[in-house]
Amino acid sequence: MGGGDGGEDSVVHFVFVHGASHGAWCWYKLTTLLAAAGFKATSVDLTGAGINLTDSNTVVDFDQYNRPLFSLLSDLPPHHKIILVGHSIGGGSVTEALCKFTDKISMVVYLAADMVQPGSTSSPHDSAMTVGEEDIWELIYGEGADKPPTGMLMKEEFRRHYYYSQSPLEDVTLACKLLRPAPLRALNGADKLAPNPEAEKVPRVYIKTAKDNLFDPLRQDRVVEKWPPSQLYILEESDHSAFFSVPTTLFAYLVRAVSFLQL
Ligand SMILES: CC[C@H]1c2cc3[nH]c4c(c3C)C(=O)[C@H](C(=O)OC)c4c3nc(cc4[nH]c(cc(n2)[C@@H]1C)c(C(C)=O)c4C)[C@@H](C)[C@@H]3CCC(=O)O
Repeated sequence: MGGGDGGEDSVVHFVFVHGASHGAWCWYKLTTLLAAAGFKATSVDLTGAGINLTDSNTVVDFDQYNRPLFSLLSDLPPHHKIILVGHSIGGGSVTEALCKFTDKISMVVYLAADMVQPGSTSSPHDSAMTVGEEDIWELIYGEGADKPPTGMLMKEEFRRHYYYSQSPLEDVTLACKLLRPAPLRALNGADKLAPNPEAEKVPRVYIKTAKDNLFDPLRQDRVVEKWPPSQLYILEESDHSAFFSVPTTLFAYLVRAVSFLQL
């Protein structure tokens, strides 16, 4: 199913979108596994993330934040469709891309992610953050202390517990060097989409992370109940960052999910 012999267009192509503060880098295990199995796998840095050169404190709207993903999708050759995978708040970017580039996407996958139906609003009880009020976040005031905060970054001492409790220590060490502040103002624009019946026709997969200390599995259940996906998988041993904690199981689930597509 991976590497086709019918030319570039027949290859199953995964595109990965990171969550807050992360970058294309966090998908290194998955993109390696998929490429070795003959799939095409691309991961993108949203504006102000990873090695994107923009200062995240200057990113003010959600479209600006998502622009690198939109560019990638609009540059795809005609008839080339991708499987779009989003992690955590990156699910909001995936839904936005799904609505804008519906004909470029054959499946969307939400990994421990924000998955809100276009046209509905996320209630704080269902999918928005619960840990937001705790003192685990450092706020960044990029426009001065007298102005509203522009960025948000989890304090280093909480990262192992909330992001990476089941992940290898060397990945935690590397991630701590690479995380960047999340653009608060841009993320406020997530999930503000008009109803979109065409986008709803695209098969949707949810992958739940059962040992997640950040996005509580019960809250993930409510996200799934509110907008039921066509396939649901559960990563029993995963923390919030399945790409580090259970990459091979995640890889297997992705391959199984796409096997149901008529390509
Ligand atoms: C509270 C400010 C801003 C926001 C920031 C933010 N959201 C997440 C992080 C940060 C800094 C994370 O680190 C985490 C993540 O992406 O990990 C990789 C975040 C999540 N956000 C979720 C849902 C969610 N967040 C917001 C809004 C915001 N996030 C603020 C604007 C919404 C909306 C649209 O209101 C939603 C649906 C989860 C998927 C994860 C986990 C966080 C949690 O469960 O507490």
